[in-house]
Amino acid sequence: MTDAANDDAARAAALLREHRESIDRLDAILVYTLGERFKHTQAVGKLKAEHDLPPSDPAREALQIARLEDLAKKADLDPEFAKAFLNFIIEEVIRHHKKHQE
Ligand SMILES: C=C(O[C@@H]1C=C(C(=O)O)C=C[C@H]1O)C(=O)O
Repeated sequence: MTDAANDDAARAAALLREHRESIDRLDAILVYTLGERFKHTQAVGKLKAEHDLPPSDPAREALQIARLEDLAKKADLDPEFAKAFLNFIIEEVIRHHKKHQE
């Protein structure tokens, strides 16, 4: 390899490492954020079970989806992806809420 090609490869490796450090940091934020979100939804599930409320609330979900789609557009994230991601989380929350009621 020439010196120029070596320099180029070293620059690419450094950039890759920097991006991966950012990705790891953001993944940790996502996991801690989700953990915190689930603490609140578990508390909501307990309240719903104690007060005989239904596990899911489609009206609230519709508002959340609309809000998230709007936020996603502003954040340069695919709104369809944001919607699918929130629906995936909500599905898991509702599964937990149903368990509270068993
Ligand atoms: C957490 C709740 O329960 C369910 C889960 C939701 C969520 O994860 O955001 C939203 C609405 C409900 O279907 C709630 O009613 O607020």
